[in-house]
Amino acid sequence: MDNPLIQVKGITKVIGRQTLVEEISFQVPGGSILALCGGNGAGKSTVLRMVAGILQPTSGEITVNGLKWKQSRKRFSMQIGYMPDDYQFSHGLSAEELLNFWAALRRIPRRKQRVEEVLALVGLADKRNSLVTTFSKGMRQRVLFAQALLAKPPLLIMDEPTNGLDPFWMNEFVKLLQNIREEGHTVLFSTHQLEIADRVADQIVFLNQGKHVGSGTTAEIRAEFGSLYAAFHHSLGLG
Ligand SMILES: Nc1ncnc2c1ncn2[C@@H]1O[C@H](COP(=O)(O)OP(=O)(O)OP(=O)(O)O)[C@@H](O)[C@H]1O
Repeated sequence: MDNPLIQVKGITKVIGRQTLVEEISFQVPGGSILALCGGNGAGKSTVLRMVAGILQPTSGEITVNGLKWKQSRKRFSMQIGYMPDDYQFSHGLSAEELLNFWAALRRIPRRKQRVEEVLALVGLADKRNSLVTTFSKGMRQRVLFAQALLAKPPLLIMDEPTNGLDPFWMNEFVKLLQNIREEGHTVLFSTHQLEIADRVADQIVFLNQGKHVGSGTTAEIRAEFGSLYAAFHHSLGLG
């Protein structure tokens, strides 16, 4: 693959005596979507945090847009919009205030206008003045999605982005990702919902207990196994 936007080479994370993930490698071409799939505790969040530069690998190497975190932290971080799966909204702020706050921290140009745009993109324009602490899980996910989009980063990293979304918003999310890809952005996301990966990803990496247990393009996987479900079962040694 020529000049992939993300290059992950043999990353391992050890904390104490526990190996969280071991020797994970993959590449993501610019303008495409890769889904990390696996069950609870598979190591998805750990891999995403390492690619986002939040956590450093014990060994192995990560390059994003030709940059390594250690060599250029600021420029590396500017390549990435990160949507966490565990954000605690404790501020007494409205959706608009919170997004304005994040936009100010990141020195987003034409801040007010960009906040308007992302609120509309995630369907929260009419809830802009409501406190985020009163939002449902799915609405909170959409606020987090909006903040990841604020700076229009080349790379979006999203941890379980569809958790809590109802079928309508699941569908909207798929469309949003497709639009984002069309605009040339690259997306790396984790999910345990194979249906979402199947609908939107170009490439899949299956993780289980911290290990890479299978991967391919969605087309290759469908051709070989019939479905993502069959491939996932196969990767777990179940059939
Ligand atoms: N800071 C930490 N210290 C020790 N162990 C950790 C730490 N963070 C994660 N783990 C462990 O690493 C393993 C992988 O966790 P991770 O959160 O990456 O999995 P995941 O695939 O995202 O799971 P889920 O779908 O449940 O969110 C789990 O066994 C978890 O308990």
